[in-house]
Amino acid sequence: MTEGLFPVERARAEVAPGAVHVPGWLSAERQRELVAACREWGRGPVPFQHTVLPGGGVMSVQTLCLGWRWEPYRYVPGTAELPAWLAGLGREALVAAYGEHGGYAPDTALVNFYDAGAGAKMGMHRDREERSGAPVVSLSLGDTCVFRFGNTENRGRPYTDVELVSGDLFVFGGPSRFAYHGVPKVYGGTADPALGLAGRLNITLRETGLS
Ligand SMILES: O=C(O)CCC(=O)C(=O)O
Ligand SMILES: [Fe+2]
Repeated sequence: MTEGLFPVERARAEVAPGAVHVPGWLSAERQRELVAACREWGRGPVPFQHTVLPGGGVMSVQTLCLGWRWEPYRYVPGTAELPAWLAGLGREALVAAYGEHGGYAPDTALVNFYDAGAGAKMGMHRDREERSGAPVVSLSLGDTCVFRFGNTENRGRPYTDVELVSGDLFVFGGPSRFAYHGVPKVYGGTADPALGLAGRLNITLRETGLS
């Protein structure tokens, strides 16, 4: 977001070792294609759902999975396929972030929908149900959010708050692969109306290491 007199610089940044933010990575056309794909996936066989946590809490985010299906706190075989083109986009993302993809073969995609009006957010957590140390590729669409990227020890400081805007790529791998992260805030109404999306979509690609 632009605040006050000084536009905030949106340059590529290594937020922590192995954690790379590439602003504006997806073209407007690719963003529209991804939004359309998310809509299609939402029509079935698995709809977007609020995940219920073992303690009874309900996540404010709505999620669907392609490939392996994440449920707290494990992966189970899913019913929706992860398209080859999306895995290919994941490899392209790693080339953009690291200069090479290292044979990246994501076998699950978590698609999260944040309804900003309903206050959807995500608490600090680690993506740690995967048995592979391969990077997580994160693509953002729609409303701008604050993405909090922390450390591998605890949910608190040190952390860095990054604004993820529609089209941004964020990759975390290497020493940052199992770092805590979360989405404390989504700025409702910030999506480009031309995208035709009210709210925020985030797609993360991962290798589960399962077979
Ligand atoms: O929405 C985001 O940017 C992050 C999502 C996330 O951390 C997750 O799905 O595990
Ligand atoms: Fe996560």
